[in-house]
Amino acid sequence: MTATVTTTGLALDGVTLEYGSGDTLVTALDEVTLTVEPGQFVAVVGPSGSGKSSLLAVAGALIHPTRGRVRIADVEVSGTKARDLAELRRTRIGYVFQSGNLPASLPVRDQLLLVPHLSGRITADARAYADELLEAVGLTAKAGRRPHELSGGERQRVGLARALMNRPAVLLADEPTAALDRRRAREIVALLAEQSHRRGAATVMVTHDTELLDSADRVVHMRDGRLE
Ligand SMILES: Nc1ncnc2c1ncn2[C@@H]1O[C@H](COP(=O)(O)OP(=O)(O)OP(=O)(O)O)[C@@H](O)[C@H]1O
Repeated sequence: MTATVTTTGLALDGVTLEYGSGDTLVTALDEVTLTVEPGQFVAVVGPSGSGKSSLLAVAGALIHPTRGRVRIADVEVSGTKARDLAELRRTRIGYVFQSGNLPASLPVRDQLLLVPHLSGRITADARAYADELLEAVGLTAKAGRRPHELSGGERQRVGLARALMNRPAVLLADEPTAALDRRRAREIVALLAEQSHRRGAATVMVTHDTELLDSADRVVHMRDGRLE
């Protein structure tokens, strides 16, 4: 399989996101401009309510901004139809959740194979790639275990490997260390950085934890919907 070469990972240009209107208007994102190159790992840090989840929702093509432009792997999101956006999310974006979000009944290897399964077919290439990713996150020996037989850190590793299965151009991580102690949190962030570099994904991790930023190529601060 040949990887798609893109010049842009993720580009937000003057992005404003408003919820509600009139007296209830909330400006969750205020003229945000951010470019993340393929393979770059950017940490966005900010307090609760500063707009981090909103940023990820826009960057993941889940919400259209009120104003501004979003480009994901050279696709201009604003002009794209809902069906094509769903395809874009499925094929070009990886998402790491706060606490793994793993279906309880599936063994680790099948958690990864769910990704090609949902795209229609589990090919030999997909099986080989699942094994490569399990090796990369150190879980080869635990490929047959179910989520409840894993530690919190191991579950997050599965979540990361699963997010990489579609060879995403853009990898988004929403407080991926929320459920972990400090040492495990550092390990996951270091692994996220390493995998972003190695696989060429433009990665954004949002966190409120300022002690987890050593591995980031770039740190941007968010306050009241603005990047500082
Ligand atoms: N669906 C919504 N409707 C109205 N306001 C919203 C909605 N979602 C978020 N907001 C508001 O937008 C602002 C940014 O919220 P957001 O969830 O993006 O912040 P956050 O930095 O991710 O916070 P946290 O760390 O607590 O998750 C907040 O003032 C929030 O109350």
